[in-house]
Parts: sequence; C-alpha cells; structure tokens
Amino acid sequence: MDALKNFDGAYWRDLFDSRVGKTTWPYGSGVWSKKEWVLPEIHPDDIVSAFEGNSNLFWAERFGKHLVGMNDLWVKHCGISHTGSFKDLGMTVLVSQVNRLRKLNRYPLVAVGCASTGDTSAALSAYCASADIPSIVFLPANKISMAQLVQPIANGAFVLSIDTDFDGCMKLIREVTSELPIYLANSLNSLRLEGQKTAAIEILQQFDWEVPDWVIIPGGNLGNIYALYKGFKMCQELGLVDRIPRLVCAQAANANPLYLHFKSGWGTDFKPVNATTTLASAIQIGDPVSIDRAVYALQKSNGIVEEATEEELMDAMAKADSTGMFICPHTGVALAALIKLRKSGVIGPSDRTVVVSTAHGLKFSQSKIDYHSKAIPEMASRFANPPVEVKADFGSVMDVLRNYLRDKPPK
Ligand SMILES: Cc1ncc(COP(=O)(O)O)c(C=O)c1O
Ligand SMILES: N[C@@H](CCOP(=O)(O)O)C(=O)O
Repeated sequence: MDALKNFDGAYWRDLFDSRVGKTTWPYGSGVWSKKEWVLPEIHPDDIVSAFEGNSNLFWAERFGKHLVGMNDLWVKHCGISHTGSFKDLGMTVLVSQVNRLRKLNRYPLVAVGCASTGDTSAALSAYCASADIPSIVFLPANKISMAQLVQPIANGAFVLSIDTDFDGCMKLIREVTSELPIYLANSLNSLRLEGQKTAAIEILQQFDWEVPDWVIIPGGNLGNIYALYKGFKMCQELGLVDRIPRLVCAQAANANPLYLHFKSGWGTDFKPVNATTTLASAIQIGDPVSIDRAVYALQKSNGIVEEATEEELMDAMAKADSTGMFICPHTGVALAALIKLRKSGVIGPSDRTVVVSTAHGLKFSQSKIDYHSKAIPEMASRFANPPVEVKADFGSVMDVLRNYLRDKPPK
C-alpha cells in the first residue's frame, strides 16, 4: 500500500479507465487491468486469463420500480463469465501464481485442489486446463447441480464425489493439502480474494467513481464479502473515492451461521451450524472459513446480515427472471434480502443499491424447472409460469391464445 500511495487517486482512476475495452495482454481482463493492485510482480507471460471480469452492471429498472419501489437498483452480473460464476475473478490470480511457481521449479507442486459446492471447482478446472496444470476437486455427493458437475469433468479435473457436505469436503482438502504437494485453491488462499476484490473497483468505475449506498452479496464460505470490502477500501485509502458503501451479506436461512452471529450482536464466540439443504446449493455452508474476514468487513462498513427462506429466495428469483434477468438462486437470496430491507425501511427508495449476482441462472436450471412446475414440496411457487400443452391444430391454438389475450388489451 505504501508503494501504491506514491500515486494519487486521479492517477489510478485514469490508469484503470485507460484500460477499459482494450485487448492488450493482460489488460483485457477486469482483474489484470488492475495488475498493480493484484499481483504486481508476476510477468504477463505467466498470467492465465480468459479476460474475465468487466461484467455488466445492469440497471434493474423494472425489478426496482415495480417490486421494491426503487429507481436506482443495479445488478452486477458477475455470473456472466467464462465459467458462469464470480469465482473466475479469483481463480485467474491463483492459477497464474501456480503457473509461475511451476516454471520456477522451486516448489514440488503436483496439482491444485479445492473443495467445492460447484462453482469454485468449475473455475479451478477451467483455468488449470488452460495452463495444463492438473486439478483435483472434492465435491459433496449429490449436492451440486448437473451443470456444475459437468464442468470439472469436461475440463479434465480429477473429480472426487465424497459422501459428505461441503464442510466435510473442506476439512478433507485442508488435511490432504497439508500432507501432499497439492496447492490449495479455496478462498482460504488470499490470492483468490486479490482477484475477487476487483469487482468492487469495477462497480465504482462503472458508476464513474461515484460510490453506491449499498452493495448486497450472497454469502457462503464468506471470502467474497471480504474481497468486495477490500476492493472498496483500497479505493478509499488510495484516494479514488472518499467513502465506501454499506455492505449487506445475504444468507439462506437453511445455512445462516453469519446471520445468527450478527443477530447475537457479534457475540463473543462464533458458532458453526449444520447447514441443511437449500436450493441456493452453492452457499450450503455451515462452517465458513472466512468468518473472521467477513465479520471484519461488515463491522468496518456498518454492514448488515439478512437471511432468506427457501420460498423467499425462489420467489425473488422468479420475479427477477420475469423482468428479463436469468439469475441463480443465490442472487435470489440477495434480492430477497433487499426486499426485506426495503420493507423495513433500512434501505431507502432513492438509495443507490447494487446486488451482486454471483452465478448464471443456467447453472441452476433444475431449481427453476422445479419451481415453475410447482414440484417443490411445501412451496406455493406463486410466480410459476408453466407451459400450456395444446393440440397441434389451428382451432385449439387459437382458443388458447384468445383466452390468454383476453385480459391483455393492446396498449
Ligand atoms: C454462486 C455462488 N454465490 C455465492 C457464493 C458465496 O461466496 P462466498 O463463499 O465467497 O461467501 C458462492 C460460493 O460460496 C457461490 O458459488
Ligand atoms: N461456493 C463455493 C464454496 C467454496 O468457496 P471458496 O471461495 O472458499 O472456494 C464453491 O463454489 O465451491
């Protein structure tokens, strides 16, 4: 930081803005266009990048106006990315460093490994495959989506399907990487957070360096909420902006250890929980490795933790999709938290608010299929939009359409 402070805020703003939209290697990446803040020493030839980042900061006009009475609601689509989740931002940094270490031949690195609820393993396997580095992933059996599972398989990772949950996989990978020369790729490794923090810098850049009032992020292992905080804080400390947004971490009620800790007033000792099944499957985590980082970030940003039930998160996802988005259930958790915070008045109608969307909805399509076919037990699926089956003749089709159009007068 002292070295970075040799240059003022205007210098950094201009430097980062000058790289937007460029393909000069490696500055076409939303991560490596901030190389000096991420991993300054690495040579560009060692960088493993898919030009990740630079994701769409989408004005959620219709969801904002019609569902939460806001005109300044935005969704940062970090899931519109190479492997379909925000994990690419951190994985490019970690795999680049491993690539560099292997070339130095100083460390007996035989592979890179992670425990995963799906998206970390997808990102790790893709970036390792790109650099011809062996990858090993520990997955909780039958607890991730098919789309998530096929990614490491297709990318050539060594995939272990383990009869436990994510927390069990995380315990095992920590034990294994302390015994074997396998490099740990989970966000316990801070290299991941150095990449993920650039989403915060992008958000400020996309607002022309104006600071939003709120940023809402779904939380599981809790590395990302800290990474976003670090990105905002670096921008403040280096003079690019004069304040940071208030952060909200949104959790599934079925996997809500941070929420319970927050509601206890950040009581003396954090207690992990036994995370139970949630349709926001990627955050079914009861013993998050970055709990201390997340508490620090929330305390330093006057932050809040909210939770969402299964019905609340799925309804929020369905409503968001009905406004033209196609979000994952985890973004549904964040939007459900927003709805609650608007109802309680904590977030005001004119507050500029960003919801971080962490994965593409296509990775979790089965949950959407189940919702819209009303196949989720004990869930009303109020906004289900099932297809209408109709005989293949003109008369039957016209009858269905006349019925559908009857209460839709032309505008
Ligand atoms: C799609 C998705 N959203 C949100 C999260 C939560 O991120 P973190 O684990 O950094 O809290 C994860 C991973 O945990 C994820 O895969
Ligand atoms: N949801 C994550 C869980 C692991 O998170 P990490 O940031 O510690 O790798 C996943 O996609 O595996």
